[in-house]
Amino acid sequence: MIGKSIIKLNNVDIFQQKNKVLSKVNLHIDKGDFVWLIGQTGSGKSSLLKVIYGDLPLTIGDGHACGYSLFKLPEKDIPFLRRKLGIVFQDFQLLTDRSVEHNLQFVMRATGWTDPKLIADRTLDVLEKVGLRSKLKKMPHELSGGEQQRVVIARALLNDPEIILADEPTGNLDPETSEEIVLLLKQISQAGTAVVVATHDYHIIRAFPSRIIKCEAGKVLEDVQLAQV
Ligand SMILES: Nc1ncnc2c1ncn2[C@@H]1O[C@H](COP(=O)(O)OP(=O)(O)OP(=O)(O)O)[C@@H](O)[C@H]1O
Repeated sequence: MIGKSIIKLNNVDIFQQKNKVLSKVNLHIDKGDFVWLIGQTGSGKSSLLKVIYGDLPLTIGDGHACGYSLFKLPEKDIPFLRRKLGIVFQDFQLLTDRSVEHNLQFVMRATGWTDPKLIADRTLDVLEKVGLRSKLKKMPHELSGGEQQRVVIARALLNDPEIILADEPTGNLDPETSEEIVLLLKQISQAGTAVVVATHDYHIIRAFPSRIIKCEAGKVLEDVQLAQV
């Protein structure tokens, strides 16, 4: 890793199939940063996040995420990169047929955890962090939208990631619940995990001023001023 950068992209071109979506992207994100990622529909926000988590290949330019070189990242390294990244989407994507506890433990077993005591302790630990320790045994449908999104954030924290990438994490939530989720993500960043949140919600950006990155006209603008939003 270079210095304390968690993400570093230099002159990266980003493609969806053969179409160039973003060109000459330069981006750096450091430990504990909280960054808003904005831009119109189709401007390339999700594509940018996908390059960072290894879902779109980086074939032009140079990039690093969590100590991994993204340039032609071998397929076998992708699961290891993903353990250092927590990913949170708009639709909660919890497994609906099992409890909160078993949702979390499913992911832990899939990522190499075997010791039952450590698994049980970590489950409680991440639920504590998101304020949902008492919901351990609940099924997803017994939780509110905001609570389900908190479980998704707890799941993203399981492997103690260096960064959380959140793509429209409040897209399905009411304004008050959205603010609670953003506050939680802010607290996570203050504890040292970088957080990137892609959003269309300008109200929430104004409520929680922070660094802003914008996808616009095929470019990524770093450090946009709130007044320009
Ligand atoms: N799987 C795909 N195959 C081909 N083109 C795609 C694919 N996904 C996205 N695109 C195209 O790439 C461009 C960027 O899309 P992307 O989803 O990154 O934008 P976005 O800013 O995240 O949009 P939104 O705010 O609507 O989520 C768009 O023109 C889109 O149509």
